[in-house]
Amino acid sequence: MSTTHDAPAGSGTSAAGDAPAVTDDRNGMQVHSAAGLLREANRVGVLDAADIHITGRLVRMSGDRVGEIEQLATALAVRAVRQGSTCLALADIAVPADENGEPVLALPSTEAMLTALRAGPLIVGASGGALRPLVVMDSDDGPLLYLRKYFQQEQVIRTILAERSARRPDVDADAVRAAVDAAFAASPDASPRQRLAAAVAASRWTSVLTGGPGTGKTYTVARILSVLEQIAGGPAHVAVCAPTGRAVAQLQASLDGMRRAAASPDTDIPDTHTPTVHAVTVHGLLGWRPGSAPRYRSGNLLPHDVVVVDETSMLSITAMSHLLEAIRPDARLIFVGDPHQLASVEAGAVLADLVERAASGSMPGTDLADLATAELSGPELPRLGDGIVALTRNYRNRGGIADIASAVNSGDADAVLELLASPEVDDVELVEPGDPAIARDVVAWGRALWEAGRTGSAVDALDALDGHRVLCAHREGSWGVQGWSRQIMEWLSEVPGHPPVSPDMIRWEPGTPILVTANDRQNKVFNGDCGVVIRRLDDDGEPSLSVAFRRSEFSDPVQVSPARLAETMWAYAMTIHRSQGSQFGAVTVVLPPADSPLLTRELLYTAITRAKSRVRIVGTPESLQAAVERRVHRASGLRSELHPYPDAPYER
Ligand SMILES: Nc1ncnc2c1ncn2[C@@H]1O[C@H](COP(=O)(O)OP(=O)(O)OP(=O)(O)O)[C@@H](O)[C@H]1O
Repeated sequence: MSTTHDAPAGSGTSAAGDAPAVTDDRNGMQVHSAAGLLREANRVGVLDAADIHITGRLVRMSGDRVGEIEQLATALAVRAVRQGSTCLALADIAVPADENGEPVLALPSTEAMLTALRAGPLIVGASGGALRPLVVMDSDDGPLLYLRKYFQQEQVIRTILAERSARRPDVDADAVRAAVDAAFAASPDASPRQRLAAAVAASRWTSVLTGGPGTGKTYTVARILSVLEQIAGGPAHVAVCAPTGRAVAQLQASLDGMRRAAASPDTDIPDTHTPTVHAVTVHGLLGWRPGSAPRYRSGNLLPHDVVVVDETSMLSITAMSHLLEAIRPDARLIFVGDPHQLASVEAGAVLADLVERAASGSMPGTDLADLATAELSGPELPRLGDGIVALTRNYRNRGGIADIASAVNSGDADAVLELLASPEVDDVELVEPGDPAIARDVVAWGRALWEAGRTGSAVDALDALDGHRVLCAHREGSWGVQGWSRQIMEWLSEVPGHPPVSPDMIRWEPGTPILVTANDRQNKVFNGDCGVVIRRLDDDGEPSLSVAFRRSEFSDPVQVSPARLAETMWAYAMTIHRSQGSQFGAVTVVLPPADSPLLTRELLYTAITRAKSRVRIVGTPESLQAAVERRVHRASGLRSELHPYPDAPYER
């Protein structure tokens, strides 16, 4: 007899936290007190209520007269931060187009805005006081307008990274080489780039290890830690952290699992090179609670010799600046992540900025020359001088997925379409929404889930769950999670013998896929975790239900009673944002229409690379092309040199 429960909390509602930084500029709010340009920008949906209210506060605090153009630029700078940028590029302000393709708002020219700002009280200070909440700087991308807080955070990042890269750890090149050889002795399949990354991390205070899913980043981190221990002549004090609780749990499980797998009697060579580490969140490491300053900061530095930051692409500029301030200048800092993925939901895309910024020009140095030149092509060599190594060999999937992901990254829509049409690519396809194969595969997935859930094997049920996932760009609407979940439930309800499922009357049943929507430390499940309901016998031999969650490919599943899970929703489909950090056997990616502002290269790349073996893209060639060609645009001053304007000082 199956036990039934109430529907999971939050089912059928949109979950907080999976919205990207760029969602809906309008926020549906008209501010009637706004006047002139601000009012018009609000009316046509360029500014939302919060942009106008924050601008109003800054203007009132200045106590001086602030001109209309200056106010508009300020509100656009507030909007830019809301959309994930750290500043407003005055020469590149995006304004939506009307149905005739004309911009809905005529903006003043860049020059007019710059002139107004440079003469105005928000930058040069008011007559009654020195409060200057804005900063304007010249850059390769033209003038950049900052809210002072974000400028200061960028300055912290710029200054500390420059100081750290101006010095090198005092290590002997031969000792590094010997340590790298020892760390990879049991890794006959190690790519030269993995070895190079380990050597670079040992020879620089800051290094950046990038690569797509399955390129062996975590594997390499384990070996880097071993190299550092060897050259230090003893255990180093290591901190391993990640921006979210879920990323921490996955990283921990992955490192523990690698250790256990390598230590198993089935393997020939025991692994002595995966140190035992306890991963924490960046907030936890810094002792940083919401609304207060971090406990560890300049003046009270973290004690660690080595700090590894995983999933750095999800790190906001604020978190990055706090982290850098807290790290000893003589501690090694290793950033790990995939810069092509969707960035933090807050302001900043720091990993992408670090990778994309102009190379400092410093060459790798003779110590690494032989390791480097065998592998890297011209433009990558100077990047190596900045400690950046990209892993390119995929240990999880090969073939079309990796090729198409790479064509997406290079923005080559024609190449993507050509690859899709090529008979050699049989693991990625583009289909129309009505293609019968979609329902066939989703039903096969739901059936496998249901059958495995009833047998009570957590591993089988999780294998079934991870076998396929439908991913959408939007949460709501017929193209979104809501519409597709409803559709999938309808399909499953028609399967003979399958319990009826619908968003209106759904029950906990074996095989039901569950998405956790908030961190739950007590049960060790995190926002974004997916689990599946399974039938099992409780301690008294009575049948009951539990929800099984997988931590990693190596570790035992976690099981939690449904009654103890508070914040969940159904996982028949999920947003691409939420799927970040997970991989599934096959993935069905639902593209919204070509004009959806969510449809971007980063979104498509993230979705495609969630698949280990097969990707079906549901959409049209036009929507695919739009996705490849539209980049998430996050303005930042970290990618180029900044120069102050002589009449617009930025120091307080
Ligand atoms: N040199 C290697 N030799 C053998 N196996 C390897 C090697 N490098 C990586 N692997 C294996 O490849 C798989 C993927 O590696 P890993 O988890 O380190 O990738 P990743 O880049 O961290 O992926 P993700 O970003 O998805 O976490 C793991 O099973 C790992 O053990």
